[in-house]
Amino acid sequence: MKKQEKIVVALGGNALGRAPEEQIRLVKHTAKPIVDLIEEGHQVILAHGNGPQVGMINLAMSAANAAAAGTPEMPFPECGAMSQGYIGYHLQNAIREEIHNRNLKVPVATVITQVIVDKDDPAFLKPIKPIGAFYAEEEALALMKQHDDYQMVEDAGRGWRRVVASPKPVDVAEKDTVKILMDSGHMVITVGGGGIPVYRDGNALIGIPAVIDKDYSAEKIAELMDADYLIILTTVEKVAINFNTPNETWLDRMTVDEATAYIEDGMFTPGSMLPKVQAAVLFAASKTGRKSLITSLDKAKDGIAGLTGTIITQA
Ligand SMILES: Nc1ncnc2c1ncn2[C@@H]1O[C@H](COP(=O)(O)OP(=O)(O)O)[C@@H](O)[C@H]1O
Ligand SMILES: NC(=O)OP(=O)(O)O
Repeated sequence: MKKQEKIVVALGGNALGRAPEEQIRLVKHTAKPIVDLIEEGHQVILAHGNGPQVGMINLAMSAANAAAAGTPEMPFPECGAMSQGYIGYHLQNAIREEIHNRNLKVPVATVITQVIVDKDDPAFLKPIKPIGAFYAEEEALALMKQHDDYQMVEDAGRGWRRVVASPKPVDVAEKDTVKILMDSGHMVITVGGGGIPVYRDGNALIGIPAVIDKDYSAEKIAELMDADYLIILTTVEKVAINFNTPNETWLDRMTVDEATAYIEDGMFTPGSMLPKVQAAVLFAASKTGRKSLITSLDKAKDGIAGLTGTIITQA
């Protein structure tokens, strides 16, 4: 029998979609590789992104739109919490249904999760995390005029997007809850959208406007739960060096040292592949025996079986 492992899976945007009906349809597909792992007896923790969703929620409840609708403006931490509830609701339902379809008995729970950040993190001075929809340049310029607090940039040839601050996760406030649920046999959905960014003020946790990268928060919860395996599911089957150039080479594996050298050589795009490789390296380097895998949602089953994807190990 295969060794049963503690696995943290991080889901990218393609696992979720952009509108409620699309999300309900896509998460049915997303649930399958997750439940494959549960069926094999692994303990699974699920993290997910929220870039498009948190942007959508925040825009709908922005100062300008809220004033027109006569509703209150919604601060970013609250928008993050709403995105965790909205995405967790759909994921939890789809996974529950797939578990029932296979006659398994594993309860599923979504934990509204706060992630502690350093309020002096220099990331607050330089917004880099793309969120929300993609816009044409003229639309982006019009949005920046309408919303004083908007900064927008061109995102890797795909259109213009709003950028917000993205501090690094320091700790997970609900880690004990996640552990108790996991140890009692639950499949837990946590650190959704990287977690709601908060800082400590005495005994209080205070929300702070930002969006944490879910790849870093998935890595953080994986370390805190003493996981064996971090699996980052995205749109590409493998990681490439010299991506999108004539010398493009898709990698089956990287050691921590090799990946670190590629990072230093600027091989991975910030805001897309770079955080994934950095998270994968951090986890693989954190303890002997830990490994990370980056592959696509569609190839998840083969990747987990060791047939594809890019695996990152200590040596
Ligand atoms: N070196 C690279 N190797 C593979 N893909 C890369 C690389 N650099 C950038 N990418 C791009 O990164 C994308 C995945 O990042 P992103 O779309 O932000 O992921 P997700 O939303 O799944 O978290 C891929 O679809 C690919 O276009
Ligand atoms: N919070 C976050 O990392 O979201 P995306 O994965 O959608 O960018």
